[in-house]
Amino acid sequence: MACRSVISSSLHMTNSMAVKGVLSFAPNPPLFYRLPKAVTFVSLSASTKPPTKSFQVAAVGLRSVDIGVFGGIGEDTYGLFDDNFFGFIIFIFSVRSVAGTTEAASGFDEMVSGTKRKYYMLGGKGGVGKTSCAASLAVKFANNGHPTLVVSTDPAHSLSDSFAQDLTGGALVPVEGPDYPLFALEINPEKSREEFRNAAKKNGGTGVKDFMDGMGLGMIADQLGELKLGELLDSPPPGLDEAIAISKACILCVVMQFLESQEYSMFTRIVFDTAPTGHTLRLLSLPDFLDASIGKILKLREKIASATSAIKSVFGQENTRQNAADKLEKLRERMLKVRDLFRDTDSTEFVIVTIPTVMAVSESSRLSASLKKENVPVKRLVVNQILPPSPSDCKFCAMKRKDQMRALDLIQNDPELSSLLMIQAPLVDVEIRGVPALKFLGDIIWK
Ligand SMILES: Nc1ncnc2c1ncn2[C@@H]1O[C@H](COP(=O)(O)OP(=O)(O)OP(=O)(O)O)[C@@H](O)[C@H]1O
Repeated sequence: MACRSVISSSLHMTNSMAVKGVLSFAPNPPLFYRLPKAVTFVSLSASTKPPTKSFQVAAVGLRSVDIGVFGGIGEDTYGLFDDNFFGFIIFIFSVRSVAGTTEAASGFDEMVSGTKRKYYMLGGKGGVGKTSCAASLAVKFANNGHPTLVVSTDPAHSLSDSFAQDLTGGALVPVEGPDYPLFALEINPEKSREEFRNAAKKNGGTGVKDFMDGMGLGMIADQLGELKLGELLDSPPPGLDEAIAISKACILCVVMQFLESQEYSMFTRIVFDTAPTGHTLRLLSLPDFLDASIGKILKLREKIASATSAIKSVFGQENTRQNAADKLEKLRERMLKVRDLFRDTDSTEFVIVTIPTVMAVSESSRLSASLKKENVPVKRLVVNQILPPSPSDCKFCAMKRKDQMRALDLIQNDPELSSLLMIQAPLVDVEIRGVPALKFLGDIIWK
């Protein structure tokens, strides 16, 4: 059939296009067409003449398969042909979206190459498969010779469930199963906060409030009204936002340890299973926010210190204030290091995970825009849970597939997402739990 070669050569030429061709054949025997490896048809439509009939067939995530779209589907599914049919059929193939080969799409070779440490943060909307993708990537790195650490920064941790091992406790825990060392760490915000409090206690305080008190600022809120200090200041006193931010910084303090501590120096790949979008964005913007807040606190302290001696006496010892100021300065420096790490294209990448629904795609688009704004490098988009091809969809699956195609189409046309490498991951029919299942999923996704 002349059309076959037209389709075949065109499919290799571009990632998104429409192919039209004319086939003339009798439906018996049905025509089968072998698709090039890893070609993904998002939509394929055909019409017949005479009489003019049209139908749409779709197969998402096809890989090196024979598809009996013409004779088979026409006959069985759409009733276009019958035994007495003869004549010409004009097929118009409209290939709206064709993914490149999976190998090229995921670019795992690039992810795995080199022994310099790299950080991968996987994030997206709740429930799309962030943990499964992060854990499967970590297993894949470990099986490829990288001592790997997988870290959960999601307060609702599910790494333990995903690996089917107890990884709780907020410390490094070895994961059993992979060929090379794989460790997991579920950052426990409560425990981190406790450690932070203890650290503050050692220096004579009893928590974040005392940390602020140490700065001579803890009483400000209480005293402001009385002393009318507000009139002396052109910026508002540090309040709840800063206190909360500093306590949240505990998570960032753990990240800082990756940079500084010997305990973590062995790891050449660190994979983060992040919290759903909102949390993660706040976390990523925290270094800048803290930089500004700490700057504000220090500036404020200077102003207060040089106000009046009567006011100075309200705020206690100069030494304590200086100590706290030094600590804040140190914290600020470390935060800035973390910020630089988040933005370093050579060592860090944020992988967005989504599913093919309009809602998830819209959120991913916003996430991508926000990450861009924060200058966090993003290259890859995993579209998880795509229905695998099936020769005969039930009504529910057909509807679902149509929705998924619409969402995939949206990705192709989204200004924030279309430039990312799209990695399509099928919905698999086994529960992704435990190292063997994660290896199975990882071998499909990270090629
Ligand atoms: N490709 C897939 N095929 C089949 N099941 C999957 C796939 N990806 C994820 N799942 C399943 O979907 C569920 C949610 O996955 P997962 O916990 O990885 O999502 P999450 O985005 O990390 O969720 P949360 O936001 O709640 O942390 C799990 O039961 C997981 O096994």
